[in-house]
Amino acid sequence: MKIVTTKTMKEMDRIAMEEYHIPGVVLMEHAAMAVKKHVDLVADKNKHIVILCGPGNNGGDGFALARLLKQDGYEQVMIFCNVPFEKMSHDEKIYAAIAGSYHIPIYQSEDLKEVKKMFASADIVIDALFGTGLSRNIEGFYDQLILTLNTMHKYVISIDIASGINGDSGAIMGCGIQATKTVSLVCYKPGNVMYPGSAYCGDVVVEDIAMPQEIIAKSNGNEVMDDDLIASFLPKRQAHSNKGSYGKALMIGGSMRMHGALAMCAKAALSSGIGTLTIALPSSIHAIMAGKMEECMLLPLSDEDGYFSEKSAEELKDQLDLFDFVTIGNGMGRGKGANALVELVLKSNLPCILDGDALYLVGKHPEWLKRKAPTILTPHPKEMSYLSARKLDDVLNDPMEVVQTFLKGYGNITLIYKNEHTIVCNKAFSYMNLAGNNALAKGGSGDVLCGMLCGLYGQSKDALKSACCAVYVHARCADELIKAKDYNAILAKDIIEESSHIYKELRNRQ
Ligand SMILES: NC(=O)C1=CN([C@@H]2O[C@H](COP(=O)(O)OP(=O)(O)OC[C@H]3O[C@@H](n4cnc5c(N)ncnc54)[C@H](O)[C@@H]3O)[C@@H](O)[C@H]2O)[C@@H](O)CC1
Ligand SMILES: Nc1ncnc2c1ncn2[C@@H]1O[C@H](COP(=O)(O)OP(=O)(O)O)[C@@H](O)[C@H]1O
Ligand SMILES: [K+]
Repeated sequence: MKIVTTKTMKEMDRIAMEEYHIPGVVLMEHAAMAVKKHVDLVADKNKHIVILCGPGNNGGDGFALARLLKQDGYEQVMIFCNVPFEKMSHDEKIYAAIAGSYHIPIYQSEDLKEVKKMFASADIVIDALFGTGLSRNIEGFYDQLILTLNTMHKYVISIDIASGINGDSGAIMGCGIQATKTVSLVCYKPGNVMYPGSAYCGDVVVEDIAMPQEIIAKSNGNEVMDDDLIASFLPKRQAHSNKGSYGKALMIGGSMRMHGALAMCAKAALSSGIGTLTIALPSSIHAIMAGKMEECMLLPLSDEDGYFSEKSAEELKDQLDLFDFVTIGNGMGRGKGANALVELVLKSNLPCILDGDALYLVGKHPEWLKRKAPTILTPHPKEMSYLSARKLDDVLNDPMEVVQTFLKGYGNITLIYKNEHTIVCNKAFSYMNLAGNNALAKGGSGDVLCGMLCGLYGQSKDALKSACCAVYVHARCADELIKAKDYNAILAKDIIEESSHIYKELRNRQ
């Protein structure tokens, strides 16, 4: 399953119509059939269904749905449409004419009291006002209509995307319909899975509209992570192997204030299959970590006030060659010592995973990222803002644009943009994770993710696949944990424990 931008979706529609000679009304008919399935799930034939139709093909889907419902014996179907016939899209006109022939009532009004009455009588409201063609903020009567509907807490099914939501960014364009469910056509659109749009779209289901599979396969878009995809990415463990087969990792991080971040990262790496793990840490936390960690080696470096001192990079320099790759950043702080270590690591030829404070530090020296070795960055929105030197609002409003523009400037970078729906991408491929929940919105869960990534990268040495596996398994753990525990009570360490079950489940699919 893919997530495609509205531009790509329009291009797919064009190819279907012009190159595959599928008339637009055929696609529209299938769109209506797909939505009807979801009406059938919740409505009896005597329920009162109000379909709001706008000026474009989204409205056309609404008119087509009205015919199908009527045809199937739904007794109380009505359309609300304030668009004059001559201003409708070409295919919408066809279905509007058909709806007229079926004597489906088409109601038109700009009187809010009347509209409120109409909504009050509805059991289900279908939102076919705007789809991927929304091009400007919603104002005037549509704004009033939407706000009125939202106050009435009706069961609302949006077609393609909740009207008012920007299909590409999820931003609210003036106002947005609060849908119970959204039937997204052919693919997900970024706007129906990304906040705040996701909160308006309700439960999102993707339905086929007889779009040729070839067109979908060739389209540009984020692949959505699922069990089968991630099982195929999960590194295999061979009978004839030894610890050297699964990666020699150097993990650099920690400070007197934040040794927990490092410990969780290390534990997650160990539980995610790393061959050997050596932790470079400020000497002041050596004893603490030695008490916590048994399966890894410790490499204390010189310390100043509980943080790495500037000398620590010099001490580590000659030892870097002993390792296959480095993970750096967790709990290390942003001082001069940490800065020197990030510089040392990025100027080496080793593959490198950067997390936490290392992302902040490299944001001040983006030239360090111009390197050939694989580099995996794991920013949350604020860290993405440091890295890209863009405003936090820009990142939040259109992360895909910010991330892709950022990647263009560098070579071998894989980026994990962490958020409610995390994106994993490099210049050529892009994946989105829709699993997970707000139990992960707690200090420490990012450290666990970084550790999982370390363990998986060590095994496969494939940046993109290991990043996808780490993100997905991490999120699936949270989804599994909330079945038995409350969101409040799930701790980062629980994710590490749960990961064993999720790895096993995915491995059984291999
Ligand atoms: N052949 C196709 O292109 C298909 C399209 N489909 C449906 O068509 C939708 C896309 O259709 P369209 O491209 O016609 O776009 P929309 O139906 O989303 O609306 C476009 C129309 O809305 C107007 N508009 C945009 N923003 C507005 C605003 N803020 N206030 C008032 N008017 C505004 C535009 O001027 C244009 O007339 C999809 O979301 C999907 O539901 C499906 O029927 C499948 C096939
Ligand atoms: N509301 C949420 N829903 C799903 N996942 C979330 C949510 N909030 C945070 N996460 C996930 O939790 C992790 C938090 O990482 P980060 O912010 O780096 O935490 P930390 O500072 O503890 O390391 C990321 O993987 C992120 O995708
Ligand atoms: K809609």
